[in-house]
Amino acid sequence: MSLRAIIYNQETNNLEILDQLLLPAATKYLKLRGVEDGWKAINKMQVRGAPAIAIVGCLSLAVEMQNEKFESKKQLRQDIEGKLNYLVSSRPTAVNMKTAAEELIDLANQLSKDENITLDGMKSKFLSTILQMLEKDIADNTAIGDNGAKEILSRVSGDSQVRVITHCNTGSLATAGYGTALGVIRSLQAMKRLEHVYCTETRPYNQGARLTAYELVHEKIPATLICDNMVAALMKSRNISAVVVGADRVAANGDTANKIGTYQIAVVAKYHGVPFYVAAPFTSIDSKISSGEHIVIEERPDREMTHVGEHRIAAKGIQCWNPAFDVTPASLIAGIITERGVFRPDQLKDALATQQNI
Ligand SMILES: CSC[C@H]1O[C@H](OP(=O)(O)O)[C@H](O)[C@@H]1O
Repeated sequence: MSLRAIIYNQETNNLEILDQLLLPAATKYLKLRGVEDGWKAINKMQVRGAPAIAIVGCLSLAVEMQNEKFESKKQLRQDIEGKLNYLVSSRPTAVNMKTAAEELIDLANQLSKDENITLDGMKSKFLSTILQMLEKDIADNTAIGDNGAKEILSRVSGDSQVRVITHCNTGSLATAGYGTALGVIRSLQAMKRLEHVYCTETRPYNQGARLTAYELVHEKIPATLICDNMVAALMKSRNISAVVVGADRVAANGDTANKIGTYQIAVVAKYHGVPFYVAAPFTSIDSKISSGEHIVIEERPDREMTHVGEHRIAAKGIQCWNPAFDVTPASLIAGIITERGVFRPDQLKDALATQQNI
């Protein structure tokens, strides 16, 4: 059973998240009472990961909405729109919260205009749609996992096992469960075709050392932790089958924003002839932007670089540059692994067009 980053009880209308800032030293769940708690938990990165951000944001709205009385469908629609736009402002790079907000605002507009729908009916339909998002994320991730595992195995001969590098955390702590890139690793393990995983520390928040290593050890998946600056030496000295990472926002041409350090891993992978994959649900693809140059890159506080917890590791007074993400160009990406299959970057536009016509 993989770890649960998010616990929501519909009967009691209770939402809790695992405070990821305390992992792996402490396992502590934090109750979220509404959108303000949700915004703060996302902005502080107590919960993080593009899909998890969207799910927690929307569930925090669901919790608040259940406790409120509304005079009309119009008032409910206005409340929904304002609070979803507020939640989108919690972190700028991952697209999933923005995508979910747009879909839910469209739904609220439709329900508000539908004269056959009562105020209670609108509230109930809206809440059930949010719960469906949670279930869909888990289903999408198992599909991503299996699609990615088959793709990576298609590149090796016979029934040989594979060695994979991954960056940051893309597992159950970044999604509603199973994970995206880590879902591919879970599927390879389930297929008994995974020889070893190498996970990077992922400075400065250390998602790899603190979260991915935690998930891999928890599930007894054979893995080795490496520093971010060891990837090139590892590829030179080991036969790495593939790199698989997550995504915060994929542009329509396949350029991908992901955790800082991803771009340099992709460059090194190209040099060593190692296929580099991005694993992400379609909700992480932003069809509205043509290329990665339009993706806003979040910059985080200097303290996340100069301290580990309360311990200062950098000279006081040094200037810092702390972008939380970088953009990997589509030319370095062998494939984008989604719940609907694996797409080469130049196939993405057609895939998006097909999805929009569904
Ligand atoms: C499936 S998680 C996607 C993505 O989110 C992480 O960023 P953060 O920890 O700052 O929220 C990382 O970039 C993962 O690859």
